[in-house]
Amino acid sequence: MLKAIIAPSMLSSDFANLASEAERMIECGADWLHMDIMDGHFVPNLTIGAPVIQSLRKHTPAYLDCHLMVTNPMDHVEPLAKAGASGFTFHIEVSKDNWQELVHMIKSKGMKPGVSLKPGTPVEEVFPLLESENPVEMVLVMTVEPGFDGQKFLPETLNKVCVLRKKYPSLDIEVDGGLGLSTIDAAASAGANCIVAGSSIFGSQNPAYVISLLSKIVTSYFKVRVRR
Ligand SMILES: O=C(CO)[C@H](O)[C@H](O)COP(=O)(O)O
Ligand SMILES: [Fe+2]
Repeated sequence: MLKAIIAPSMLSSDFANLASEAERMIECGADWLHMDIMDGHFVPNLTIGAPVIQSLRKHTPAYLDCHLMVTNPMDHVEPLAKAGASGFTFHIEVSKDNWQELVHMIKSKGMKPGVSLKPGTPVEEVFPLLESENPVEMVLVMTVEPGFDGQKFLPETLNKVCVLRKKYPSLDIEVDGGLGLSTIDAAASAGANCIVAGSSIFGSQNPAYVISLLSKIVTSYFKVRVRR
């Protein structure tokens, strides 16, 4: 059964008060906390890593949805598992040769494995990872170029969501970048059920309202698709 998941991106939070920001988001109804891990190499921005996840884990039992925008995801599996990460989503662009080993390691450490695609990466590149004997459990379709929050949503990326939803009706499909009340209909109707949103939630005077509306809209499209 598909579930609507709303995951505020903590990249848009006040990093100096990460624990209280995380608590605030959970109180506002967030399902997951999305943690953007950037190495300054795969993307031109540098954020956090396992030490910060470890510190945050001491303050919250929440699902920590880690999005690895790094050149060497393998190096982060063990440290992030020890730190208390819940989901580990790597990018296919840097994992073409070792995704099988990566997925195996991520699962063996008790994390949920996901694969992400940049806007220019064809969706077919993740089919083998979904059809393998040891498949990934989520696909994260980037709806902006990875690296920064607050960017403009790229609607053409939703073709990939449509293709994935048609082929894999019960797959967790996450979208990330430029999602908010003005773009959620497009993403949800294409078939996304996990919604990452940074600036639209943290920039709102009423984040609980935004989270609950995003969730309601995603759920409403589950019913539309069943009727089609
Ligand atoms: O992965 C990301 C950027 O690479 C972030 O998760 C994303 O940009 C969220 O921020 P916003 O909703 O403001 O676009
Ligand atoms: Fe992200």
